[in-house]
Amino acid sequence: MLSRGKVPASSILASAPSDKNLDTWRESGCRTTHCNLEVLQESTLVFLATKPHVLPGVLQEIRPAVGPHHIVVSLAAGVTLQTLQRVRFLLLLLLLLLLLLLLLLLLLLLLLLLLLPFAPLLPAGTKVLRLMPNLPCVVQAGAMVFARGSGAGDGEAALLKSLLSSCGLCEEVPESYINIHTGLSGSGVAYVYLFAEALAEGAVKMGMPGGLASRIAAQTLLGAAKMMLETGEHPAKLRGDVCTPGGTTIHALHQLEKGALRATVMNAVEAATNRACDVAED
Ligand SMILES: NC(=O)C1=CN([C@@H]2O[C@H](COP(=O)(O)OP(=O)(O)OC[C@H]3O[C@@H](n4cnc5c(N)ncnc54)[C@H](O)[C@@H]3O)[C@@H](O)[C@H]2O)C=CC1
Ligand SMILES: O=C(O)[C@@H]1CCC=N1
Repeated sequence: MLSRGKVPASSILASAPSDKNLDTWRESGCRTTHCNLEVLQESTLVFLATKPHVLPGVLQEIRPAVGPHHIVVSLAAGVTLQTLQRVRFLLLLLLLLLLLLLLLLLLLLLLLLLLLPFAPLLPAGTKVLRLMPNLPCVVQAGAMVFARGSGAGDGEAALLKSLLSSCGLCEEVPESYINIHTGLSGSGVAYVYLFAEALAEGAVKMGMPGGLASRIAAQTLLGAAKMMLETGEHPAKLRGDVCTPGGTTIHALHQLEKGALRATVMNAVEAATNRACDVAED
């Protein structure tokens, strides 16, 4: 967003507990702080980009400062809009204990418990959106999807899409697709790097220098991806176009099929998607 000039650096305030991760922001001309509340006081659009297990604590911390003018965007893998808008399980357990101790107030607390699942971790009505980016956002070639919470409207969705389109492809999707996107693309980038590494190592094994092999592997992935996007063809069709009968490619593809590449990659997407579903429970 900064490199595309969508947002001036001076309007960005980044917060983290230590200086370690703030240097990059300072070098880009952004302001930094160690106080999350200060970000809420100074900004209307707030990105929450902590690890998922850190997020509930951050939400508790900023909750008092969140107002109707804020747009809160969570990037945390697996953390659902429902979780963002609900009290923590621990709090629920404490209230259950209280319930046992205060038998006399049984009726009153029962009523409270009935209401609690709907009590938000963020203030009710907060404009909250859930975003799943991927690493190539840093080179403006990301693939992002987002879903809006009940308080966010067309204006907030349009703002987010407009800002993030400078970082790559950005689509609004039903929330149920977000964990799938994590398995396909958020984590998927790592599978592609693994494949690129294997391609290059194959070439090194056959005698090509490593640096050249890596560059050619990367350009091969880039070109293949570009053709898929620009032609709109199914990858199976493009793969067929490369295969000469009795030629080199079909011999190589036979080896990949013997190694169950497709089933293995499908299993990887499934494993990451399932993990995204579980991560919020940790
Ligand atoms: N790395 C990736 O490719 C992707 C990551 N994500 C999600 O983005 C989030 C961040 O992931 P990474 O950037 O990889 O992690 P990271 O560890 O590089 O960044 C986390 C940041 O949170 C900050 N932080 C920690 N505690 C904090 C607190 N109490 N208050 C404010 N800031 C705090 C840290 O200083 C750090 O800058 C995760 O939830 C992850 O699921 C989503 C898609 C892709
Ligand atoms: O591995 C993770 O949990 C994060 C989410 C997607 C990419 N990295």
